Amino acid sequence: MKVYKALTIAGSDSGGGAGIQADLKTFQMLDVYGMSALTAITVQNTLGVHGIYDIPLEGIEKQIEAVLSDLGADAAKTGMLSQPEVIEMVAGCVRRSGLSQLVVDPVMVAKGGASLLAVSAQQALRDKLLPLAAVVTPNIPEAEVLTGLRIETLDEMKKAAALLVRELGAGAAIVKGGHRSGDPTDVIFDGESYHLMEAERYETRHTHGTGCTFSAAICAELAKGRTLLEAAHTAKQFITLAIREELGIGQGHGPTNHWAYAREKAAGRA
Ligand SMILES: Nc1ncnc2c1ncn2[C@@H]1O[C@H](COP(=O)(O)OP(=O)(O)O)[C@@H](O)[C@H]1O
Ligand SMILES: Cc1ncc(COP(=O)(O)O)c(N)n1
Repeated sequence: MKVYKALTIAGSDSGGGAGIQADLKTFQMLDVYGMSALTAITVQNTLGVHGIYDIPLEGIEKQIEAVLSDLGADAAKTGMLSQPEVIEMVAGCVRRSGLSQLVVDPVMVAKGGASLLAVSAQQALRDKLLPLAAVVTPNIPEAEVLTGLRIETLDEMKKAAALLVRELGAGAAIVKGGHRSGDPTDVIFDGESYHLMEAERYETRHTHGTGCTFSAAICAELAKGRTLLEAAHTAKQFITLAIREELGIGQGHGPTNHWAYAREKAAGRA
């Protein structure tokens, strides 16, 4: 049996709903072997981020090199990168390793409002990492920062997705609609055409880690050799079920249910 491998370069969420923990759970549930390079330790639970401890740059780089030089990765994703020098170093590692299946989730702010990326790092993200991305997956506020556009309508989401590809150099872009009112439709631009991914909106406060989980699912599917559109559609199903089957734990914004997709699939419903 071939073992597919995915690497996440992201921050730790002690609460287990977002960051590295969400990524590894998602990889596992999609039958992909998960590996991680930790960029920062957040002191976090469903009530918010209570502290951030950045990992020294050298320590992050050594984790990436240790994983890639021995195990190798079929795909990788980035999440919380925290500082501009981390972005530059990660871009260098990706270029040197020739890794082509890179999912960039441009994490900037946690749902509770804590900043997970220095403002001084936004430029590095745009200039250094986006051109290396097979796909970038911003939510609407992140897409606004990266493109400088104001985004409210589906048409504006399409414009932003096209700009991320045509002007900023990403291979493809998925602008996520979770932050709009109404149905959480996501817009994909793959360099040639637009695709809409529609789903029902569930009224719940348990959406902690939705972006991390969604991008990790794309990464896992790309690692298995799926096309971008196939990977995106599986990821959309994965996150929609994870939100629908909420666990209801924690006093604040709780995690999603990383088991839901596999259970529905085993029952022949996904
Ligand atoms: N309440 C919800 N019901 C159903 N899908 C949602 C809901 N909120 C977000 N999503 C979906 O979850 C995924 C992550 O989106 P979003 O929450 O916008 O990302 P982020 O966590 O980066 O802010 C997207 O596919 C989005 O459409
Ligand atoms: C370590 C870490 N990374 C990322 C997020 C963003 O979470 P979300 O997916 O809800 O935007 C987070 N809260 N913590």
